[in-house]
Amino acid sequence: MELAGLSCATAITRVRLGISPRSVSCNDWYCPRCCEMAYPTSSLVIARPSLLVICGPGNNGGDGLVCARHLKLFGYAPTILYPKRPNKLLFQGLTTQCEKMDIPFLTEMPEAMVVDKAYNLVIDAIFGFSFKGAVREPFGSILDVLKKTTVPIVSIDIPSGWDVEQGSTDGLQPDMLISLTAPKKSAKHFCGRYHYLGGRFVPPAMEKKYQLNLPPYPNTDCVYQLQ
Ligand SMILES: NC(=O)C1=CN([C@@H]2O[C@H](COP(=O)(O)OP(=O)(O)OC[C@H]3O[C@@H](n4cnc5c(N)ncnc54)[C@H](O)[C@@H]3O)[C@@H](O)[C@H]2O)[C@@H](O)CC1
Ligand SMILES: [K+]
Repeated sequence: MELAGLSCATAITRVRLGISPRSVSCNDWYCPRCCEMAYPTSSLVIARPSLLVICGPGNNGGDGLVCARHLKLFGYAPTILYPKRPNKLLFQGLTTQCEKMDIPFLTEMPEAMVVDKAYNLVIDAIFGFSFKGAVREPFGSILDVLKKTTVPIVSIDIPSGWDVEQGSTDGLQPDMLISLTAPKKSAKHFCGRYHYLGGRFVPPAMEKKYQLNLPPYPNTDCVYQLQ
C-alpha cells in the first residue's frame, strides 16, 4: 500500500495541469501551450496548491491516505475527506500519519461549487476492485457531487462506482487513471487523457503465472505512462 500510494502521488506530479481553464482562452487544463511545466505547484489554478483526496472504507482509501501524505511531502496542500473509517490498526496508523503532517480532514463533502473554487484537483480513492452493487451512503452523494464538479478528477485503480470489468456508462469520468499492479478490464472504457500504471512490486514469477505482460518501468521509476 505504501508503494501503491507513493506511485499515485508520483504519477500526479508528472501530469501537466494548466494555469486555469477559467483564465486561459483555450479552456484546456492540460494544453502544453498554456501550461507551464505543469504539475509543479507554481502552475496551479488556485494560488495554494490545494487538492482534495477522498478516501473510501477499504484498501483503495488506504492508498489515498498514503498518496495524500506523499503529495504533502512533494509540496502540495492536500485536504482529506474520510467519512467511513475502518476499525483496523493499519488505517488508524495511516490516518495518524496524515494528522501528524498537518493534513486537514473535512467532516463533510463540500458542494460542487465549493470544490470548484477551493481545489485544483480531486483524487478519487473511494472504491477499487472490491466495489459491488448499488452505491451506499454517504458515497452515493459524494459521487453525485463529483459528477457535477469541473475540477479534474484522478482515480486510483478504478474510477469509483465502476464495475471492475464492465466500467460504467453514467459513472465518474476522471481525467486521469492510475492503474495499480496491472490495468483492470474496465480500463479500456477510460476516456480521460492520462493513464498511468503504478505499483512496481509484482514478483516476476507472479507476472509470468498470470501473463500480466507489464511494461518495462524506466530506470528506478515507480510509474509508467500508458496513455
Ligand atoms: N494487490 C492488491 O490487492 C493491491 C490492492 N490495492 C488497493 O486495494 C484496492 C482494493 O481494496 P479492497 O479489496 O479493500 O476494496 P475497495 O477499496 O475496492 O473497497 C472495499 C470497501 O468498499 C465497500 N463497498 C463495496 N461496495 C460498496 C457499495 N456498493 N457501496 C458502499 N460501499 C461499498 C466495502 O464494504 C469495503 O469497505 C485496489 O483497488 C487498490 O486500490 C493497492 O494497495 C495495491 C495492491
Ligand atoms: K478509485
